[in-house]
Amino acid sequence: MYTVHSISSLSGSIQVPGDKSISHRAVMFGSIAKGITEINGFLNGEDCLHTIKVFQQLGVNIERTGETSYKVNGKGLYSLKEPQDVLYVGNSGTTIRLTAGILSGQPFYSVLTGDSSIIRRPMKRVIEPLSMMGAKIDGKENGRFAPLTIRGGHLQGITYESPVASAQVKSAILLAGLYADGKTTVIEPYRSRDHSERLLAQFGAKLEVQDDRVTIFPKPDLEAQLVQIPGDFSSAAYFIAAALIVPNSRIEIKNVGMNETRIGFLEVVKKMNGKVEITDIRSFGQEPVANLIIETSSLTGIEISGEMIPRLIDELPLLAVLATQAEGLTKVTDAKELRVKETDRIKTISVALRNVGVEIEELVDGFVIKGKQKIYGGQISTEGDHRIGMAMAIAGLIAETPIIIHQSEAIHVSYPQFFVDLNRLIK
Ligand SMILES: O=C(O)C1=C[C@@H](OP(=O)(O)O)[C@@H](O)[C@H](O)C1
Ligand SMILES: C=C(OP(=O)(O)O)C(=O)O
Repeated sequence: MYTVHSISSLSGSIQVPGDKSISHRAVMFGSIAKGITEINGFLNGEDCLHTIKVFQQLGVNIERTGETSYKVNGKGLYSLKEPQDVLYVGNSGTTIRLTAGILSGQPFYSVLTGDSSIIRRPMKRVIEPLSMMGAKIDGKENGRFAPLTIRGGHLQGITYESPVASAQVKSAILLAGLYADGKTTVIEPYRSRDHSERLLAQFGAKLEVQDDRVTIFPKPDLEAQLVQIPGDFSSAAYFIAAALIVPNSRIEIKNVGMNETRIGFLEVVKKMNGKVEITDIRSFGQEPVANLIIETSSLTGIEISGEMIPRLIDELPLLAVLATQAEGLTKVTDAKELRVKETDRIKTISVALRNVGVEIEELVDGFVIKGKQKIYGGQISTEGDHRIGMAMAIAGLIAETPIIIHQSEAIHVSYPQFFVDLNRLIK
């Protein structure tokens, strides 16, 4: 449980921890590359620590060399060993789906499962294409859910038109494509985050990226790399929102990942009249980073849908909080993917906001909020969803009475130091 009180201003400078998506991928790609991959700026959140454990169980030597540094001793695409036990991914959708792609290319038997949230999230979206490639892969309820059983082996390249814009589906297929005969192409309705494409290219994979599709060609081996991970934009988003809505605030966030497939929230905030200055744009390997300066702003409502949704999918619960402080209507549609995340995020954020006195209309594929509204405060539960916990903590900073967050430990999944960093900005 954690109690958040309202505050009068935010100031100072912080750095958010490493990007979760890239941290997972650095460990996975390093594990199947040849040589020693050095990772700096790794996110020591529970999800990414599960990825490390899974690849250790698959026989990879992974060593912590500093606070956020690891060495992964990869021995090549075919060096993984049959695990002695079930592979447990905890709460991490990225771990289970991407690892399923890699395991589809391995000539052995493995079982992937996770916590009570993971075993309710849809897995057919990866089982279907990986089966088409030749993997023997199945799951509970006719392949709909984990636990997944995988007997991998020789794969054929496919061209797959994914019904959802999902980086996890795309990445699982591309990783299996490394083990396939011939090329593998994934076509998406909208472009999802492209960290896999960028990092695979850095590891020496042969890829072709077009507007709506990515093609990967099989390769004898990937080469180990030095991976410098930028700060996670999705984590930075909580402080961006906080500085916009808490009076008399001005903060700086350093080394934030600025990959355009990830920063839809920043574009939306700017359209809402949010004052955000982007400085010192540079690169960490294949990924752009920058520093951000954010000031208290008078926000206006916004309507978002379509191609924007995958670029801010994880920030939508936070956008709901922001919308309560924006003048006029905010409407989100085309976001039914929110219903199959750690929780049904349309429902969880609606329940949490109503508990603290906010009116929100739930849509099948989004929500509508009329601003500005007072946030009265009260008790909420994260329902085990880290993003709901952090979004509601930001609401607590401007609530009339404290917001008491139950199951706040869920936040450790992506940001164990969240409250430490937040408290640093409170003067
Ligand atoms: O590939 C990734 O690292 C992720 C992709 C997204 O999920 P989907 O692929 O299910 O959209 C996102 O919500 C998740 O937090 C991380
Ligand atoms: C959806 C998320 O992660 P995952 O799918 O990896 O569990 C998230 O971090 O918001």
